Amino acid sequence: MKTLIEFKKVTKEYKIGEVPIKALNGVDFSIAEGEFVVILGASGAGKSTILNLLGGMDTATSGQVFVGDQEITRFNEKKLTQFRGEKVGFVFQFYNLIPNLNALENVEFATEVCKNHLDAKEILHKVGLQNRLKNFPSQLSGGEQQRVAIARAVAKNPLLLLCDEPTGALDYVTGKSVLKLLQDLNKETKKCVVLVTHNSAIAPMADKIIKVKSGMIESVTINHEKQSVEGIEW
Ligand SMILES: Nc1ncnc2c1ncn2[C@@H]1O[C@H](COP(=O)(O)OP(=O)(O)OP(=O)(O)O)[C@@H](O)[C@H]1O
Repeated sequence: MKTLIEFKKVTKEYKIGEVPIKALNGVDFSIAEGEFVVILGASGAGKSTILNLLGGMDTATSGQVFVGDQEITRFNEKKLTQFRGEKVGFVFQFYNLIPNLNALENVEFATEVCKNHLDAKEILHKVGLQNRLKNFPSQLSGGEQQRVAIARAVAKNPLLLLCDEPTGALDYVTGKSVLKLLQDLNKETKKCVVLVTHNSAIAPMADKIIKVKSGMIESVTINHEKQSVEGIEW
């Protein structure tokens, strides 16, 4: 399979006052097109930093990040903004929906800047919210809000879908159904999904598991016996 993402010797340093914090310390890995990847690690390991660099929300201190045929570490502000807007779909722990827009408007608002976006209503149908189009976030459960957030990310028709602890605020059953939705979308659309979590129990649902420890890659495992979320218990 063709490589979609490559990190080469990536470092990220944050400076708080005089003390530098090395959030990433020489990170190398690659991800192929269509892969479902789980990034695992303890709190503070550097998982979100990897996701933020990959999504163009932050910039590396050194090293190279390639997405598709482009080196995004060479992008200026303007190109990074364009990349974030068009190429990356984000799903966060706390949904981050716009409170005064209904479900349909939340999705449409995000797709406005995307040239090749998909139909907002169709995607909301796909995530099971066809009867909730006119509901505002406050009128939806956590699981439903996360489905809107996933629809919003997918409707952009991005190159990749980045999910940072997408089930962190959900109960077990709802979280599981959100993971199943992500797994189904990955299978159906062949879009690459990169999911950050501290929950190692969900690793069997991935094609590839990247373990991060103290800003470094501890291991990269190809999972030859990928499981459906329904078959995983934790
Ligand atoms: N903007 C920032 N400014 C300063 N330090 C930061 C910043 N973002 C992250 N860090 C530090 O970098 C390290 C890695 O953080 P990161 O958020 O990537 O970890 P994580 O594995 O995602 O953790 P968690 O699971 O708790 O979210 C931590 O020590 C963190 O405090």
